[in-house]
Amino acid sequence: MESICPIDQRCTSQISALLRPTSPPEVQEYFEQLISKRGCRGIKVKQDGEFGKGIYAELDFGEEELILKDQMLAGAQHTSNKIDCLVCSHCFQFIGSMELQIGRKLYLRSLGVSSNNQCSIEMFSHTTEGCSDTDSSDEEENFYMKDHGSSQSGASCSSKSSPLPKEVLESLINGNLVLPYSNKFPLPSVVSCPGGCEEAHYCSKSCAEADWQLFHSLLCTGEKSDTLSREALSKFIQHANETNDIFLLAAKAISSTILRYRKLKATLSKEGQKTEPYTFSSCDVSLLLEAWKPISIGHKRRWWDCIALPDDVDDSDEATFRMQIRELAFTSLQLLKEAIFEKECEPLFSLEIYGHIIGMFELNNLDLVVASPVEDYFLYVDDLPSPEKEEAEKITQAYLNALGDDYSVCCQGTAFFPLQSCMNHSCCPNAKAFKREEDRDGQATIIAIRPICKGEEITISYIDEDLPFEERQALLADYGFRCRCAKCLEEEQCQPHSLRVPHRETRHDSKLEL
Ligand SMILES: C[S@@+](CC[C@H](N)C(=O)[O-])C[C@H]1O[C@@H](n2cnc3c(N)ncnc32)[C@H](O)[C@@H]1O
Repeated sequence: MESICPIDQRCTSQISALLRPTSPPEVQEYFEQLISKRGCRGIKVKQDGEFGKGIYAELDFGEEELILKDQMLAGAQHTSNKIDCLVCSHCFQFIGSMELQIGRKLYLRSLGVSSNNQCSIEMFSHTTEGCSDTDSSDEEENFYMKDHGSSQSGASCSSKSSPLPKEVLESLINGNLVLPYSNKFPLPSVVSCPGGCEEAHYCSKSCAEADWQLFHSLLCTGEKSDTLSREALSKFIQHANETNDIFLLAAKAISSTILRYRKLKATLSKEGQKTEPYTFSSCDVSLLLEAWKPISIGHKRRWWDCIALPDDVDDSDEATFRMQIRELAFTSLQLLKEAIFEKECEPLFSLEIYGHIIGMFELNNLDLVVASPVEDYFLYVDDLPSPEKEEAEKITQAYLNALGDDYSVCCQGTAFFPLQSCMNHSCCPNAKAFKREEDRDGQATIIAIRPICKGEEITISYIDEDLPFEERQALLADYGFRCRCAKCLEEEQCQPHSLRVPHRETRHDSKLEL
């Protein structure tokens, strides 16, 4: 395949340096630091397992014991889900108030706002003053499984719902109308984006600040943004919303690398280790490699090489399909480049690097799911004793009817977790990604589902492990591999000969050359 990106040709040596596998001691050091930063005890990343890296127990874990809480490197709420749930753009917990969550969703729906119409979605982003603390309910949430970054998942079209007058919805949004018992479900107040955009909202100043420092200062469409062109950035975001919101994550990965690079360079300049002034002209490859480290450890294959062939694409059209995916990525990259290009970090804007970043998300991401407090609220009302229940329902029933099937929609998105992404899959796992009562944000929580002994590998299932053998293999093909866990190896022997497949990575192994 001919290269369509001039930067790929201009920056060959820097690109090769960025894509060169990190040395095993460096990988080890990176994960040891991460494990200690996360405050985890009793786990270790090993690199020489049957399937490459894996996480192993260094202590015994009891059933139900917490093994790991991992923070995301980058995550995003699905575009379509933004109508349903107003969440912190950094930690993904619900914000505002019960009234705002319900009123906003019904109002946007009454306007016929589509999932791609972000301007309208954000009309109410700054209209609330809620209570101060998050709440937890006694519900446990099964957390996440595979995600493909689709912008279409979780659409919020309710099948049967009864609309409410606009004035009523406005009163809910403005806080003039208070629902019974909503004070039992306090949510953090909405904190506006420090850059003044209407797309990002936070649960606290610290989340707003952290997001600004990590990614958002370059990806903000507000007045105080550091982006080159807010107009170009809006076009990039619109393209991602209309095609695949995995591009929004890729933009975060690039933005965070640039911001880390700037920070490293500024620190070195301050310490006098670099005589050159802090200007952006030519690339300091060693600094760029350091800034790129979190991604260098996670990436493996280019997006257009590893994405699973959709069912409706014939095998004979595979090359064309992969070419189209690559062209789509190139279009997205050009829009992003217009918005945030930085000469000194030029290799990050090559198609080769963009493909590897998106491939990393495609192969490793988890669905990001945060349970809805709105669902908890309606369940709470339903569980009230008489006559309180009947009294409350005189008011709440109309909203429940208006919400219809959508009353319980949770926050849905996609995220990359650096430690969790080292966990291999097993169809007979010993751990599970599992939200507990207190886990009300977008972190990954891994719990033992049976006792795990010191030395054992910790595995999770990426899919529903109770499905039949061939269905499991078909689902795992989306992750780019055929399962070789003990259960699959055993079951494969019982398959009719025609269904056995030689052990190879999958049919997506065939690399298409640039
Ligand atoms: C999320 S990563 C897990 C970490 C990975 N082993 C590494 O070295 O980075 C998933 C990849 O690990 C390998 N893998 C995980 N579980 C496997 C299994 N049960 N059978 C075969 N390969 C597996 C596959 O290559 C898969 O694409």
